[in-house]
Amino acid sequence: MIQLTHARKIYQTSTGPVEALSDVSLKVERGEIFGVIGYSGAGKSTLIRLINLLEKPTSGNIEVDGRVLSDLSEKELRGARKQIGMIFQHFNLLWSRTVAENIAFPLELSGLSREKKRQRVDELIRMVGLEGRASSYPAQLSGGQKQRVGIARALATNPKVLLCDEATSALDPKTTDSILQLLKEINQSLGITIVLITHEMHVIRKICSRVAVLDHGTIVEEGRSEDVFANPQQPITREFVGRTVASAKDSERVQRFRKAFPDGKIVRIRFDGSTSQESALDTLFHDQAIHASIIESEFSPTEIGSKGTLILLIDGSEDDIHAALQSLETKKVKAEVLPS
Ligand SMILES: Nc1ncnc2c1ncn2[C@@H]1O[C@H](COP(=O)(O)OP(=O)(O)OP(=O)(O)O)[C@@H](O)[C@H]1O
Repeated sequence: MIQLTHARKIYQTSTGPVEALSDVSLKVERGEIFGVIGYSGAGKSTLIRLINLLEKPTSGNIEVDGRVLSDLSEKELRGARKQIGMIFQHFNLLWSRTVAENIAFPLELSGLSREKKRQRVDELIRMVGLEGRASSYPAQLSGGQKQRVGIARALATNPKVLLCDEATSALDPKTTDSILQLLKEINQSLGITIVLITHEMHVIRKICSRVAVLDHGTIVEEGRSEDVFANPQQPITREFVGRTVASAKDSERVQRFRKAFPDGKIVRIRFDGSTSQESALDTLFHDQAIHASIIESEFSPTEIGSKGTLILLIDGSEDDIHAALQSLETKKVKAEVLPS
């Protein structure tokens, strides 16, 4: 469905050439969900811009749905782009338009009758689970609902490919899962090919059948997601996999705490060795408006002081807890409320 052959992209800038992609060859099969993972600056957005035909490679070939990009005229390119839908990290919705108007936007030049457009929008609203929200404005929606509008809009013209550019990076873990689930359902029901770029391995693991790891403009590892996850070959891939395992363990722990302490906020405080624990904890434990107790602590000595984490259960009103955590910040102590 999508094939890149020795694709290279060099941007000319005032400070000299920047090689965003060095030599990328990759093949995405029709109907699969393919993930590209990489750190910021690895070249992910450039890769996406080559696939959606917004950018031409400096050398090499891009083929989408049997058409070689360099063979197409400008007019043919515009037509080919319609076969590709795209969703973004920050949704890119029109804020002054309703949900239905946002979804109808790509249909404006389609030549469909008003009635046919309305039917199509209704169908898309049902498909993404936004029944009853057609007249809402984006500002009235949660992040997950905004991304659902983005997905419906991207699918409006029946594209063959859906490109997802860090589509869940602005969402909390629960909402991320529900959006990934929706993408999976859409992939299965419509047979649409999905290419997803992300810096989060759990996103890949959740829905991608295959993954490519991009580093400094080169694909350093590629394979079935489960194989790459189970047996990462490159140090950078191990880093991505390691972070996922750590965060899964983290969330299991939080769930355990939550079960044992259903009331109050669970707060993690990190000490980097350079700040005084006594002074920070004094602030919390002598704050009359809240009640703090220690659930777990883990410290190790360093050259400059003791470094580690403290998990606390804090009872009190939302405002009082917020004020207490703010006063910690003035002491340069990092505190975060763990998700419930
Ligand atoms: N239009 C441009 N002009 C000049 N340099 C660019 C341009 N777009 C990207 N680059 C450079 O190319 C390299 C790859 O950037 P790209 O945005 O593709 O990476 P990325 O993996 O998507 O990172 P991020 O997630 O931060 O956007 C970076 O060094 C970037 O500064």
